[in-house]
Amino acid sequence: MGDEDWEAEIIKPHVSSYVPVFEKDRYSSGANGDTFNRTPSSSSEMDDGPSRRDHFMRSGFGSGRSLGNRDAGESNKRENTSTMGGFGGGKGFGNRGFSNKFEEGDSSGFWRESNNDREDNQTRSRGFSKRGGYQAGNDSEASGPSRRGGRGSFRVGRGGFGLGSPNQGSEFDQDEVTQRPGGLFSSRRPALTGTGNGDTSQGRSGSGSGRGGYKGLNEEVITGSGKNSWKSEAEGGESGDTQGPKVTYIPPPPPEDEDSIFAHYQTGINFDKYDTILVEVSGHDAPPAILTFEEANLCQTLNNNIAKAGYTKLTPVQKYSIPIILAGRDLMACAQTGSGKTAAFLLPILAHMMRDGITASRFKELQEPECIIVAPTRELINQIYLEARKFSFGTCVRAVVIYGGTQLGHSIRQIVQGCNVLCATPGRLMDIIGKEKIGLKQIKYLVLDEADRMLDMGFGPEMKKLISCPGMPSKEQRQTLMFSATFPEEIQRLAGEFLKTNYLFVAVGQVGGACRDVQQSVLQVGQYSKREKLVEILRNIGEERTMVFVETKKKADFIATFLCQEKISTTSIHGDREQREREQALGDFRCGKCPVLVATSVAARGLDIENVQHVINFDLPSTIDEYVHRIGRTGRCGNTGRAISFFDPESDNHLAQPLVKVLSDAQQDVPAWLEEIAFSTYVPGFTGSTRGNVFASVDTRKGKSTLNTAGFSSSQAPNPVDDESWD
Ligand SMILES: Nc1ncnc2c1ncn2[C@@H]1O[C@H](COP(=O)(O)OP(=O)(O)OP(=O)(O)O)[C@@H](O)[C@H]1O
Repeated sequence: MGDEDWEAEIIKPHVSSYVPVFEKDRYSSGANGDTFNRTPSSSSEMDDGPSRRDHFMRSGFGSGRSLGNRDAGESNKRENTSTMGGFGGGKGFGNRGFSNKFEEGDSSGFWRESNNDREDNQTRSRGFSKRGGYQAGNDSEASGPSRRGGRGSFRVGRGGFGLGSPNQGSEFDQDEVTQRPGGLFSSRRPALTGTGNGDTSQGRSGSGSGRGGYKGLNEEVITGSGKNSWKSEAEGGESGDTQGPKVTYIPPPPPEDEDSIFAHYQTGINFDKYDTILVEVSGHDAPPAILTFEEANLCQTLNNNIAKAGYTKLTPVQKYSIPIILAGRDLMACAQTGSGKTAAFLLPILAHMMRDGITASRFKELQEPECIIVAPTRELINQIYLEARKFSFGTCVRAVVIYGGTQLGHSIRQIVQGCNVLCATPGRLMDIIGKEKIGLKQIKYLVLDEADRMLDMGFGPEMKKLISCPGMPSKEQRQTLMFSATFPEEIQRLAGEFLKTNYLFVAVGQVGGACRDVQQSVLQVGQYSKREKLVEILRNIGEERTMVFVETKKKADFIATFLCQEKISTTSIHGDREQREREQALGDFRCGKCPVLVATSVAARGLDIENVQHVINFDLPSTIDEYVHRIGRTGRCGNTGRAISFFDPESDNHLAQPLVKVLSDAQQDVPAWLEEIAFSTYVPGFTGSTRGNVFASVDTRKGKSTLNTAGFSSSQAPNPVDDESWD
């Protein structure tokens, strides 16, 4: 990376991917070797000395108190300049005047950077409520969570935040796309080169939305040719021969020791209650469900792995799906979040592979996997890969994961070593296919996890490309499996293109229904009171792991920064963060180093993190399906969890009706005010019943075309593209 690029980076400050830190001496030694500016502080403007100062600077987080004032920004620049050619820490300095904002000495300064300026003024004038519990000052609340006083107060110095280079945002996407050169993103920025483990930080490509990514509200989305346009790496992306920085991040290899491979968390007290959930199977000649793992008649190695994984009992989706897949049938399965869908498809696929004597062919330039699994986010596909690796442990079946935001060469190296089960995000998959590293002729299993997302307007086109790629066996020749907790009926119809006509449909509980192990509360909180309320809740929560969902990437940074300033150890994950940062953030959250994770919808689906006790919807998502996925990050596998959602009548009324439905179907208290709003915003098609079956909880082939969640499924959302979408 030449000096010119550094210069450009410094001269053109951009919104930081945030991240202050409060832990002393904790920097830049992340798993991958961080690459930030470690210039020692000669003067201690900050009480905590250089390390803390460094963190603040790295994040472009110029606290008025700490860095003082406008000069802080200036000094950042100076210091940054002086370190040019060294580590890449300077990149975040002077982020769009954060320091200037903070010079005003209140936490709200940065907030004015957002599009919600007004909120700040009101929040400040009110100050924090000192009351315990969650109830808002003048906010009405029907079913607030129980109050747990006494555990509040500050949580100082718990090493917050998710590390990484806070300043470099990756191209936003959940899937692919970072740093796609070529004409796609007009505001590409140069990459920061670090040392560390030889990793090179990715440059920031403006805030451009690449293909397959989420795009948040109010975000500077720059696309080359319209919303749905994207260009794959194969078409001149990171690995192509067009200009632009390459993505060089190589994720650290997962631990190889058996204990780590089989590490798992305990099923919860409600695991046995899964047995009472109604299951509906539709389609012809469905094989009977099995009741035990033994009945599945899997090979000994698989059984050993299942035991080592701590699985003793099948979940309902596994009871029904495993025999269906073993029988070679196509399947669309819909089951509540956290109920074991991953194993439901992995185990029978691996069983077949074992039966067929599949062994990984090593070191072939063109690998021909038997199975491809696609999922919409990098973190999720990585998680699925780890599950595949776990269950195939000790077998000759080799699973490989490839996803965007990482070095393409690394993906290729993983593949050429042998690949039977390829776990991939769609963009990277298409690139690798384009590079002829993967042949599709041997594909016997195609799995779409979070299938409704994989088929909606974001990824649908790529999935269609995938199934029409040269060599891809026709749907008659392969087995196609789709899993999700939500399945809007239009998406079900689209899915028909991928599935054999005689596919089976398994619905565990209500399609699109929330997990009953999550205690849901909805609080009426106006946008100006949200931060205050959030802090109040988090102080009451104490150390318990909490995911806070917001609607935009910028807001994720703002809120995370704000919480850190409030001495609540927080990290963030969203698509403007580099992949390395995303993984580090998730790691810090998983291990409890940062018990609060502020996230956009990039983290809404599939992530299985132990001990997430709370989900807070700081902003409600635009669709009820997304709500169901988000709150499903807690209350998993029979464990209980709590979800608190801030409902702003100014912006969330369209969700009132489906929310009432979801709450009542999960046997949660429905606030009277919410019912009133739902009633007053009645949309035709809603049954009016709060306990009846409004979901299209059926196989659409049955013709029962009832509304899905009162007409607000993901693809029917009032404004789906405003959501963090997938284009
Ligand atoms: N039969 C089982 N016994 C014990 N634990 C299980 C069993 N099946 C799955 N699990 C564990 O339950 C957790 C949730 O499983 P998984 O992530 O597959 O859920 P999911 O249904 O895919 O959720 P989501 O809809 O959020 O993607 C995982 O930690 C998994 O290892």
